[in-house]
Amino acid sequence: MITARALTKTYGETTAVDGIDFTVRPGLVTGFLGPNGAGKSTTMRMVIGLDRPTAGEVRVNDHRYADTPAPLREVGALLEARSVHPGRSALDHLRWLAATNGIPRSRVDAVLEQVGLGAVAARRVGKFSLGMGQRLGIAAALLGDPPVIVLDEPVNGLDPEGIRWVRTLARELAAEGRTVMVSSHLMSEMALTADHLLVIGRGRILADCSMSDFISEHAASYVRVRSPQQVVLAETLQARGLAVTAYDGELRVDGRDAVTIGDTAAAAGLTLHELTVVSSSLEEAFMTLTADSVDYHATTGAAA
Ligand SMILES: Nc1ncnc2c1ncn2[C@@H]1O[C@H](COP(=O)(O)OP(=O)(O)OP(=O)(O)O)[C@@H](O)[C@H]1O
Repeated sequence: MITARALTKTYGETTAVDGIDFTVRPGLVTGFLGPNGAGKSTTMRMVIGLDRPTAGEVRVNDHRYADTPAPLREVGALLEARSVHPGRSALDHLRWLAATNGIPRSRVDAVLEQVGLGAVAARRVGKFSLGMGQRLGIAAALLGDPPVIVLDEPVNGLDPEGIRWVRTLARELAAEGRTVMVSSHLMSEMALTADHLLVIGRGRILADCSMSDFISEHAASYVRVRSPQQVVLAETLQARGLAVTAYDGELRVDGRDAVTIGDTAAAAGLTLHELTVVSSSLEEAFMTLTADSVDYHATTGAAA
């Protein structure tokens, strides 16, 4: 389990992480979601001891990373997949990591196969594509068979097959009882991968809840109804106990019960021109939640 208490990191005037508390539990994939510059990488770097907190602390399985004798066996991490010497082969890179952490060499072959790099193990890493580099980074994270795994934007640069592979891998690792923390700036990706959600914006936690709670709270649905007898229809639906709001030329009825609406209109002899269930997207909910914490907004010509 990963626990952060009042975790803070400042760089000069910039507060990258602003006194956050969270717990990442075993057996689940926890999605760490936030727009660019929100503080995801900084937080993850502190989890694995690459950055020291300015205040507060973060512990992995109740100890600080710096106090761990064989860290790769404790927590595996993918951060900056490109931080590998380009002249080294994938095999040599992993062998060197294994040797310095007391990990048997047999694990090197096992993880190369697991990430699908077995056939290119002897090739220089400098020749790797972005996706192959990501796979090598994930292999390094898995090398020590750690109970805790931290992956920073693991699907960056991967093709659709690779994205699906990472998603499945994260879920399998969690199903084995491991603690899995995965960052992303894409809500749609998290919705498919994560059981639990931590949303961060400008260094602060904006949401800490199960994925299903986030979906039921934010992915609101309504039924759009158009009728030439809009006023009468609204009164008839309200009389049935439905929550109805009139918008420009249409009615919006809370929920997704198009059947009741259609039947009610038919029973009252009212004509419908449209009856559509509309679900707002999770991406929209995420953007609304983090709207105030986005550093860089693009402006369209019209907006400018
Ligand atoms: N080494 C550093 N020196 C100065 N400022 C930094 C440093 N690292 C991060 N920051 C700043 O801290 C803030 C958080 O950055 P961080 O990289 O943690 O965000 P992120 O959520 O990972 O973003 P992205 O999705 O763009 O990677 C940003 O404002 C960033 O400019």
